Amino acid sequence: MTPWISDRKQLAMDNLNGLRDALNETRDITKKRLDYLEWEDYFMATAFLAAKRSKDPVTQVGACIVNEDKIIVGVGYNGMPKGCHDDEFPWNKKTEVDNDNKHLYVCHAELNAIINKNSMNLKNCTMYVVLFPCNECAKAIIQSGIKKVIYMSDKKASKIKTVASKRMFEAAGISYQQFIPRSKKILIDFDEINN
Ligand SMILES: Nc1ccn([C@H]2C[C@H](O)[C@@H](COP(=O)(O)O)O2)c(=O)n1
Ligand SMILES: [Zn+2]
Repeated sequence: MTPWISDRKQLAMDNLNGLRDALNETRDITKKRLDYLEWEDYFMATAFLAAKRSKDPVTQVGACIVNEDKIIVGVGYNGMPKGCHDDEFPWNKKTEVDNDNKHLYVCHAELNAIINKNSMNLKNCTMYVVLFPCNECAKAIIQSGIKKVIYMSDKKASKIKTVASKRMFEAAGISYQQFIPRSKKILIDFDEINN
């Protein structure tokens, strides 16, 4: 690293630590914390954290299913099915060889979250998902009993699969809503507990 970059990095770290100390000094430790994560941010952040497990080089998606008691009952991310090793199956999508396309193999985050459920059923649950579900996942969502989908990105809104998902959700009475985060970024600092 060039010396001036490392100096700037150190300066930024010092500023950050200074800010944290200042905040700690003004914090009233006899009162309830106010900068805690809201439920919704917590669930969407869980979906984003799950997405970090994805090996897909282009799009990492995560999904988190929550029941009516605000308990997380399923989490998943996009990845190869069990037994289909992610070093052996293709991550490519633009290929001459037809069956060398990841889209033939990858299990979507939503499907994995549904399959990974740790409760009897998903009746009236809400799914928090990084990207609007495709038509295949929409079918699984509907059949599973999930009643609400909260998504972050609708960047594939014009694709036929997304249009079909919305058509099915509307017919099946599944509400869907774009997520508006309270905070744009959530920082996880493993060292924080030592301060
Ligand atoms: N709602 C979605 C949409 C997509 N995925 C997965 C499937 C692939 O692994 C990747 C999309 O790849 P791209 O075509 O953007 O290169 O994301 C999902 O899990 N859930
Ligand atoms: Zn899907």
